[in-house]
Amino acid sequence: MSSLADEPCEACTSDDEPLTSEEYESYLDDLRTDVWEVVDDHHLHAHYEFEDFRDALEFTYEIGELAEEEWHHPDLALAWGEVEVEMWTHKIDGLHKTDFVMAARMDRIYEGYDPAE
Ligand SMILES: C[C@H](O)[C@H](O)[C@H]1CNC2=NC(N)=NC(=O)C2=N1
Repeated sequence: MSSLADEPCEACTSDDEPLTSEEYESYLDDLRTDVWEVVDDHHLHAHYEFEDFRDALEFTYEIGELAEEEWHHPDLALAWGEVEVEMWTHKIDGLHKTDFVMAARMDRIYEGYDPAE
């Protein structure tokens, strides 16, 4: 589905500047609009829904494994039938392309859990 999910996660350095809304706007085209929003031009927020707690737990674990593989980590909140995600690049205290790549990868993983599918 999303070409962004096929892109590599770029290593970011503290010299990188956070993306402006003009710079990140096009990346949103590759993310689920029913899931993701940008908050204060600073971070991405997602609300994923699941059949039950176990699906939410297993999704959370998969996201954790992805984060370890890419060495880029979201904040995760797990509840019955729900997972909240906050994704930004701490090193630059803002948004980097890698945050959008990670979000697209999460959407791809979610395809296997989406109760609406
Ligand atoms: C030491 C530092 O935490 C590491 O370089 C990585 C780990 N995972 C990370 N994850 C996120 N979201 N932002 C970072 O800046 C980041 N840095």
